[in-house]
Amino acid sequence: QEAPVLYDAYFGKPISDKRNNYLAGVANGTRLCTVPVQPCTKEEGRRVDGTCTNPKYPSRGASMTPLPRMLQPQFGPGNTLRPARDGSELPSARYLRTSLIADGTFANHHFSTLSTHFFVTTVADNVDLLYINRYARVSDCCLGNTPNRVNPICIPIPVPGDDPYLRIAQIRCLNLTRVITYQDLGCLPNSLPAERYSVVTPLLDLSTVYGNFEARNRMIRAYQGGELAFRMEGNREVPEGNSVFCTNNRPPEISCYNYGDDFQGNLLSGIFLTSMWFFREHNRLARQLAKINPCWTDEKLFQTARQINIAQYQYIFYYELVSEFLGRKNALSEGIIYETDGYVNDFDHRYEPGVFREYIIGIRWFHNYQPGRTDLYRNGRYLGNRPTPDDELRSGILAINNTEADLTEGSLIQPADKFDYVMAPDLAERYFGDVQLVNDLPATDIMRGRDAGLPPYNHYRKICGLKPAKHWEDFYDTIDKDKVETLRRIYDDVDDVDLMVAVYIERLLPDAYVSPILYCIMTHNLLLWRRSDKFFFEHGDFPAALTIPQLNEVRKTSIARVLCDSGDDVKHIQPAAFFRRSPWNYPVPCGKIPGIDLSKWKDDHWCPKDKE
Ligand code: HEM
Repeated sequence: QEAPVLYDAYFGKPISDKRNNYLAGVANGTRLCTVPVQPCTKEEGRRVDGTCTNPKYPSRGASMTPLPRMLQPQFGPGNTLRPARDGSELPSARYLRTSLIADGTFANHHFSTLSTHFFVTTVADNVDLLYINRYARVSDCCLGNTPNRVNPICIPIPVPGDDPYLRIAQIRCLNLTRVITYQDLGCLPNSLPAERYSVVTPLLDLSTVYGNFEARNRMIRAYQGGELAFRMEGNREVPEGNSVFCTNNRPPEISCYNYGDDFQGNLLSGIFLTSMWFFREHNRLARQLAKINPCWTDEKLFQTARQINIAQYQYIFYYELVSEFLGRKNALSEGIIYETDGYVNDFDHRYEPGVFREYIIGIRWFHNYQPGRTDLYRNGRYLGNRPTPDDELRSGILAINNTEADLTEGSLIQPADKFDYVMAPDLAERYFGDVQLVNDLPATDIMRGRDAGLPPYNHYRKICGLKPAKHWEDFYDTIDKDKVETLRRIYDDVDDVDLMVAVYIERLLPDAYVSPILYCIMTHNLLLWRRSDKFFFEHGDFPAALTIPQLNEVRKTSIARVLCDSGDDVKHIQPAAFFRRSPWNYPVPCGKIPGIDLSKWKDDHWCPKDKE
């Protein structure tokens, strides 16, 4: 193997002598601030570490890639939070939240909870949430019930004295710390804008299952039959179970699964369920391929099973989920999805792989449709529910009392929460469960926009084809009058309004399930992913691409098929499983759900064992 070239993690260029000298003065500077890239080759497929996703920018797409931005950041002096136009502090995010978004639960008429499980798994696949460890258990940001203004990593949320819930407990401060930046690790000086550091590949590449680094990937492979290492837990095929991250497991829960990314993979029940399904899918695909191609090596089986698995995951995300959120017709006209039985060669080497900072903040809006309780069902009978935040970092529950199967059936029957201005109380008041007395997820979402230095809503209106507002009434085109009145009372200036506040309160588009500003942000990001990723499943212009017959097999599958094949004890399912059961979407036996015919991968030529 050729020696890797060291790229600067932040700047994305081969490291210069000057920069090398700078990093020599930083503790672990080379390890933390550079990305080693093996030279890209024409023949290869997608790498686990995300390098060469776009050979023009070989380090982009790797772990530690900075998140691109739709607009330049705006911070206060020294990368502090953006002040209001008059220089004062922006209004309390808790006050904004309780004034604009209520606590409660209404059922979504369309989507099932399965859709929330899948969606949140794509988040864990794209960015790390390691920064929550800065405040989830211990922090000094609210010592003495008072916001700490001295510690620069603290961004506590002040709670007004007349808060509708917290006045009774007299809580005046919500814990929160800033995300981890290149500056924190010493990779960048504070004179440059604070940029977030994430160790997860910012791609749709199932990194929760396969990992973000080759070394980690090697640890979780079986090196036999192309499989990922597995064991049987009762009759369930699962990864090894000795990861250390399940700090919320309670006896007798002992398993904590060795997913490729075992922090992200064990984070929430939606994530550890979905990761489990795609983990099993990998091994099922590898076994089927081995039957069809008995002479294939472990490596060939592994890489092909992984390629098919990621292809079906991307297909399901684009064609079954986000195109429904954006409206199918819209998604088609934007070039997010296509009606074709050919390739869609929209790879464009000018786009750098990554995930927009605005996307990863903006889609926090979907917290709104996340139920705060997760239902368990067995054979159509409701068994009860589990508070969703209590299952964070707690995948040990899956092995106990048939819980994986019961949660899986529950996800098909339970409605997601309605898209509205009402937030499930478990997320609105206690998102770390019993680990902290109180937290407010939409308030945190608003603060994360400020933490990221996102410019105000008005600036995004401009790039998203809406007129920037000069007067409060100018917001009426996207926000109801009563909510604009509330904004007017809380903010001093139309240019102070936070993007994330607008994402939460804009009206939904008539032909989509998202608001205009979120539609614009999601569209930008979904196009970026397609165009910057040479290996996107619909691309045909590289040697390792799927063939046209193979691609059209991938287009036959669905989340329903994945659950039938790799869910725990799924025998009947509604064909559009991200949607609730209904007369048009009635459960059918799994045998009736179409899937991928792997015979299209039969290979009469490639047989190295024969050659040996
Ligand atoms: C539809 C399902 C969900 C979606 C789309 C979603 C989306 C997101 C996104 C995009 C982030 C930001 C990630 C980052 O910047 O690193 C985030 C953070 C977070 N989410 Fe969710 N989420 C979902 C479900 C949940 C659930 C069930 C919980 C459980 C309480 C939860 C709790 C959190 C927490 C605690 C954070 C970090 C808060 C912080 O910034 O400090 N999310 N979520």
